[in-house]
Amino acid sequence: MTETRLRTWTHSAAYGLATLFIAALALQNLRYGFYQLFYLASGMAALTFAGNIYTFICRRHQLSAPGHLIILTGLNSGLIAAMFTLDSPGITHWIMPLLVLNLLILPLRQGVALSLLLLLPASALIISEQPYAHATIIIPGLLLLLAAASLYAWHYDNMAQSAEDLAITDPVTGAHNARFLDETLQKEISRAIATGHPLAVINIGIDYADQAIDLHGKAGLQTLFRSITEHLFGVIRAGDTLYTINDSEFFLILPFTPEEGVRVIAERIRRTISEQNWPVTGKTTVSLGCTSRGSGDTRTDNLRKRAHKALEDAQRKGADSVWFSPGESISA
Ligand SMILES: Nc1nc2c(ncn2[C@@H]2O[C@H](COP(=O)(O)OP(=O)(O)OP(=O)(O)O)[C@@H](O)[C@H]2O)c(=O)[nH]1
Repeated sequence: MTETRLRTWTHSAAYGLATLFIAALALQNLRYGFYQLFYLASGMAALTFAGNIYTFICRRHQLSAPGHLIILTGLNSGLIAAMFTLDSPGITHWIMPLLVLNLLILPLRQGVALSLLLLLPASALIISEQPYAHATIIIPGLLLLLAAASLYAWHYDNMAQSAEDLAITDPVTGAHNARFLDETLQKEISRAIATGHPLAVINIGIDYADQAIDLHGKAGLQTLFRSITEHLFGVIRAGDTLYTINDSEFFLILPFTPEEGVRVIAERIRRTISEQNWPVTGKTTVSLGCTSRGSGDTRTDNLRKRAHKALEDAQRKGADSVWFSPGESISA
């Protein structure tokens, strides 16, 4: 189930249950002749019902649906106004479902802020109107409920974030994976076309990777792969992005980098790697295939294929070398 679909289900269920609960409260109050509470509950049930319809209309955009904040602000302010104007101490119990609704539906910060805005005046009212023993039970109880629900929402947000990170991260190296490469490269190509800025890419391969596996095993190569990834993160500048592919290759996207620039950074990477002592293998070298976007390059395939071909050319020249393949230009 996607994140958006899960949220749509959660929002519909929360609004649906709240509507049923508040409508039952309204009927109960009508039955016993508490007309003011009946009107309040009917208004609130109408708002939660509107929330359900809004969830259905915006079902594809639940991650950023600003209407929920308006609906819940209406519900919370309605309840605050009622607490101060109606002479009905039991109304403070309505706070609990509203706190849960705030945190289930709104993003964490908005949910906590709105709940605190509801709790502060409610606590003042409870302290001033209810016996001390009641107040000391109700207020900590409400705060506990808010803390528990916030903790749950925070935990859920973190889990969703980690699932998102896992989907785009290589588990061995911690760099981005090949799946995310195409997505980012296409965005960078579109940006370069729109702004006219240069864009370069580098495909890097560890030399003699197959022989390293034969000698040190797959685990040995993975250790080396991880160490070189860390080194590359230290060499590239902010805005550049690093990807690990095929167990022994790297890919770098270098926005705003002209041909002379890509040659400088590629040479720096080659030199710094060949000069260091690496875990498992000791001395290691890499070969680099570089290219920059020409006016004819509008798709990721062109750049990826050309960078890969440049890497093969570099490897054919011998290990520890750089090959640059210029971008194709289409004259207007
Ligand atoms: N994308 C990218 N380009 C780099 C990087 N390092 C060097 N370059 C390119 O190489 C050019 C020359 O870099 P340097 O030799 O470090 O000289 P510099 O004047 O200190 O470079 P900057 O002040 O970063 O422009 C830069 O203008 C960039 O185009 C890097 O880490 N990432």
